[in-house]
Amino acid sequence: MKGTEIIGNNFYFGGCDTVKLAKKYGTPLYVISEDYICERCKEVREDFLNKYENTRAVYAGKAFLTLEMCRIIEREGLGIDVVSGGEIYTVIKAGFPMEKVIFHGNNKTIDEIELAVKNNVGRIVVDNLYELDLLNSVAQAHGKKMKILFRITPGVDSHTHKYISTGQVDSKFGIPLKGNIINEAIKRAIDVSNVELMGFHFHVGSQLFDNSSHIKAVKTLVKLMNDMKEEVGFITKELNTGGGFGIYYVKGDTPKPLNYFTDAIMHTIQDECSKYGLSIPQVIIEPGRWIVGEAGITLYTIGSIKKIPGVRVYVGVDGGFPDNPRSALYDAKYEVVVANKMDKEKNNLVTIAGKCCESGDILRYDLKVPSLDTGDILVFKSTGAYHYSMASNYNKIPRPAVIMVKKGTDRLIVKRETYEDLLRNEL
Ligand SMILES: Cc1ncc(COP(=O)(O)O)c(C=O)c1O
Ligand SMILES: N[C@@H](CCCC[NH3+])C(=O)O
Repeated sequence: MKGTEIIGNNFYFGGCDTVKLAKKYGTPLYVISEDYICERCKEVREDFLNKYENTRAVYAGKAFLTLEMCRIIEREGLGIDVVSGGEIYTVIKAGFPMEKVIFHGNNKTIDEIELAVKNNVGRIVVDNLYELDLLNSVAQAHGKKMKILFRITPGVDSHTHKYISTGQVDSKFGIPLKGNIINEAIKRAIDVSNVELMGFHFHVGSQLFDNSSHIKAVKTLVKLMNDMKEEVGFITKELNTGGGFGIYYVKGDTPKPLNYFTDAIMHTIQDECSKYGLSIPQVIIEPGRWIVGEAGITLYTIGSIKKIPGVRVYVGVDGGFPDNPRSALYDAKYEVVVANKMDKEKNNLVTIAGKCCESGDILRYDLKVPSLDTGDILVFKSTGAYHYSMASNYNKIPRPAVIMVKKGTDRLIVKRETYEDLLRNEL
């Protein structure tokens, strides 16, 4: 993993000794490397934005969104995609340029739409006809004309976990291609006065190592662009191809450089557009996990060590399901090391248990480790995406702090929740 080293017995991340970080900030602790995020953004600029004309990249905020993350993404020159009123509020509070914000969601509420309209969100990705009417009336009430894309369900199965596959025919996301729904939607968008249809969006799924789903979806979408030009006279100006680029979690994962996906997307768009005689639209990508996933680790302290003779050794840590629901939800796997025993041989087999009152709260089965002691610090790698953002207060457990490391320096970006925080809305 990039940005990691071993000095003495200890595991370093982003130039910082993780054992010292655990002592300074307490555990569980989310540690995010700014250097790593910036490197990824640079790759986006060099291998996509600067390589191809008329392109845009937006970071999918659902992966990890804090005020500081918004500020970093702004400095790096990317936009942000948001999926809720809370995410819109976060980008507003961070002072993020709203024209670079894209708003998604399969059931946006009227309040969320109002927030987006009032704050001039750059693009709204309209998921269905109900939303089109709602948005148009809200925009009308505020005297605005909102730029929109239609989210299309491309009918493509992606090779990933069922819960994070989104582009298949049977999906809650987007407008299906079956029937004439999209023709109707386009006609209606052209007819009404307070939206301006710019083009289409699709997202096939997440944590993908193979570009074939993107290629298939692009072919489907360019055909749609051609059909809609012929059938309703609509010229597509923008095509948003979503995110989904996979990262490394454990052995066997085969992540690809960004351009494995983006070159394939761009070449397919160029070829298909020239086949139909269409001009090439602006192309947008929305990577989330790929930007921040490997930029993060989580630190835990070991408490109880329970040996069930002939069965298993359970090692209890001070976090679990509330800070990492992915293990239970998707059976997600992680590489784990003992931060203060990097030099020791791994001769023991243990299972890492979270502290929730839930048998399924197991963070890692059958991990090879050195001999463990209470107080040892465990490092779970690749936890930058969909950990802090999916964290909960189950069992009234406060959410961990988040710190940012950069070239050997560390700073707090989200305070650890307190017990008082847990009760702040209770009457
Ligand atoms: C519309 C949309 N864009 C972007 C993403 C980001 O996905 P990922 O984090 O896999 O890049 C998602 C999530 O799957 C999404 O639904
Ligand atoms: N939460 C999922 C990713 C969802 C992607 C958003 N559509 C995960 O942790 O893998």
